[in-house]
Amino acid sequence: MSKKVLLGMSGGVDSTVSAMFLKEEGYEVEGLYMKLHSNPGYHEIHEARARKAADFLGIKLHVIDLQEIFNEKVFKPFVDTYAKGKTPNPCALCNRSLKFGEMLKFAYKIGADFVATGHYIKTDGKYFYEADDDTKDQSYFLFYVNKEILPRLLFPLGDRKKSEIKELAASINGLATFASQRESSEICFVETTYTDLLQDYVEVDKVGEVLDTSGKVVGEHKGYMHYTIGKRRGFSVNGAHDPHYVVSINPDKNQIIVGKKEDLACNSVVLNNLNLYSDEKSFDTTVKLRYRTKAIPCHVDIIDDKAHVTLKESVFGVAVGQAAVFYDGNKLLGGGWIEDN
Ligand SMILES: Nc1ncnc2c1ncn2[C@@H]1O[C@H](COP(=O)(O)OP(=O)(O)OP(=O)(O)O)[C@@H](O)[C@H]1O
Repeated sequence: MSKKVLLGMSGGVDSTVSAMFLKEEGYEVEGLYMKLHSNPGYHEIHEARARKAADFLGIKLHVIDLQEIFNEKVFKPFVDTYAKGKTPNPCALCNRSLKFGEMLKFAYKIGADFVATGHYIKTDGKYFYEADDDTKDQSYFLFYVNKEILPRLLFPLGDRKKSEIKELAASINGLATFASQRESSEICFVETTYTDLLQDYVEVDKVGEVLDTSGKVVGEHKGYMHYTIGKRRGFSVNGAHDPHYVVSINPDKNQIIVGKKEDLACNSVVLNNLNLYSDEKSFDTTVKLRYRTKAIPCHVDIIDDKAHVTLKESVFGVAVGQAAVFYDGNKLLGGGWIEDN
């Protein structure tokens, strides 16, 4: 009897082609469209696309409304983190709680053995690995997924190239429109800018003081939530000729502190809320402190549920609240969340 898999279908080209591959491999495939955020008009369009794909491929499509859980687990923390002057990572939270949390629960309900998505990542059931297409690799955003569930996950695109997926869809009558659709935005619920979205929940545009690293007021900014660590535009520094960067943010006083590039240099970070795939407590590895940055060699000591990471090269502009993810070559060892120094 063929194995049953529940595939997350977003109506995009990646999950649509994933469905095709899974069917070709002999799986019995059912699709799931999850209503996650509550942006007006979004689900009508995307659910219709998922349905069109499912109909074309002859797959049953389930639809579930997870807006309340999404709001609690992803959206509220997103707003709160910016309000605290930190930089959130909503996709990592969504992957843990929704895409590989709620979706797995739904898979059990319908008797599916596996959950699949169109993410560009690989797994051997024990660890995650970077995708072969390094321009699309999404492993950074999956570092927070529970390790117990890895044996149940399938990623049909992990060893493919995005260009190949688009070409394939374009060559199939009935799927060509999926190949030419606009790519989804980096964060699915942010349609324009994150500050536009935050406006409805918190006071974003509240002019405040810019301080230098000695505490002197040197200029003005648009409201601290407009800035992340390392940003060098959008605020004034009286009489400055060389570039200034945001070095830290004080949300209580609505102040940003700016300095020279060297003031951004960081040689160690502490991580909380760890999610590790290996049991080692003291090890040398590499770490990514942001998406699409190079992995930096480091030493890690796990002490009392925190990771103390000593970087072997200085990093300029480490944002509190972001994910730090450990990689041994292309194998993901897990990671944690960067806390205040
Ligand atoms: N609303 C949703 N419902 C069900 N599954 C989803 C949903 N959003 C994303 N997914 C799953 O997560 C995968 C990765 O999502 P992401 O938003 O990063 O994708 P993408 O590269 O735009 O993929 P796609 O082309 O399939 O939309 C998708 O391929 C799909 O399998």
